[in-house]
Amino acid sequence: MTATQSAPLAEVAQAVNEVRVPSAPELAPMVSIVDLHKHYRTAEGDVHAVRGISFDVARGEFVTLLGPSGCGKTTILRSVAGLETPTSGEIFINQRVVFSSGRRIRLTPAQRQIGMVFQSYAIWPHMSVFDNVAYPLRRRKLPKAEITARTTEVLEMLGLAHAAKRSATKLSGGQQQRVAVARALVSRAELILFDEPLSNLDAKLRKEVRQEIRDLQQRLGITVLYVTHDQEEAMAVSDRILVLESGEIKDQGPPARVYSRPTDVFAANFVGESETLDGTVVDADDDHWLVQTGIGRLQVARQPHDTVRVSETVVLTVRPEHLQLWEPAAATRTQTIPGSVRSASFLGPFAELVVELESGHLVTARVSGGAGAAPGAPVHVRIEPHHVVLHAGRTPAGQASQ
Ligand SMILES: Nc1ncnc2c1ncn2[C@@H]1O[C@H](COP(=O)(O)OP(=O)(O)OP(=O)(O)O)[C@@H](O)[C@H]1O
Repeated sequence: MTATQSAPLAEVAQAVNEVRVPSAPELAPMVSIVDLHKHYRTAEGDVHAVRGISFDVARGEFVTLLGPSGCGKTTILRSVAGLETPTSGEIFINQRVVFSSGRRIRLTPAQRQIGMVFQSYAIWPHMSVFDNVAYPLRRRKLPKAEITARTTEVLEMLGLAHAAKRSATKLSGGQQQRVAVARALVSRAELILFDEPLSNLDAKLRKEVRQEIRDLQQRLGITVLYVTHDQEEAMAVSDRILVLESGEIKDQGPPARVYSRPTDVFAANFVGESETLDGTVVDADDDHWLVQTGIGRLQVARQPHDTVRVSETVVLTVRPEHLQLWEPAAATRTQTIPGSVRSASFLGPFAELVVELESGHLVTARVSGGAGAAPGAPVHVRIEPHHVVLHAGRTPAGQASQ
């Protein structure tokens, strides 16, 4: 007989906690989306809004769908919620199939047990803050004492306890959105979907509320699938970002990786800004590619997974903050391109300088303390090889400097 077999239950529980090996359900993703397609039939024809998308969201992960208007973010989110019927594919929540075109399964939104927070706060104007938050529990006909305890708990969590009796419509926009978040939390759903929840708030409040959402998500260990077109918001709150364009995933990864080494030219331009240059690989050594571009020959640091070869066409992207400006006398010979300042805008923490290179190309550099650079001043632009990101192929017409 082992020690745990004879121990009281509380001790067994403690022992189990101490040697806690995640069980299979804990390792399984909270959300799995497999080859999802959505076609809308409209008077103008077929709109293929979601084009074979697959991804997982791990338990306790904060994943953001980021992309421009019309890229399919809301359609994906509404498909997970059960508010939209995909044309084909499968969706699993908590290892349960909630949608399968092949198996003809479609659970209702209520059966999926997820919380949702939308751009419009969806607050009932005739109810108090307390009643708005308590609503999902009353619908489930829970005992009154439990409803009061759970509602009070989330109101306190979101700093709304003092406003519990107030009419919900008498609150500020930020407070109304907190009521919507409280209502999503009160059901203790393990998964919460957010669709552009901060769009109606001013810039300062947006930052405040997004941080509150992130803090709560981390504290409670909730899984979040979040939709926004705001790249700064996505980077600030997410564990992982999926960059979408025209119904397809163009890049996905932690914010810092997506920003510093985007794997796709669209993502490089949508998440932050980039100078984008078409080029041809003309030489290589162990550490670098040498790429001929319209602005001159640039050295690019090789990365372990590069797939290009000499003579192939490539696209280079560089962040504006990685274009260094040197006075001509101080410029070193390698990797510097002569030009002159065309315009300078002082933007507070940094200045943006548009530089006309000898080739005639205009590039934008972002420099701190660059307010002194006057239009017309000669400069040399230097780009460190490890700051250039190389992508195989060519850009779609009109997106790159030739
Ligand atoms: N009910 C509908 N009927 C027809 N077309 C639709 C419908 N809903 C969405 N679409 C189209 O599907 C595409 C994707 O729309 P969706 O709303 O998912 O994009 P989005 O990225 O969330 O955009 P936004 O940020 O503007 O909300 C768009 O071309 C849109 O016009």
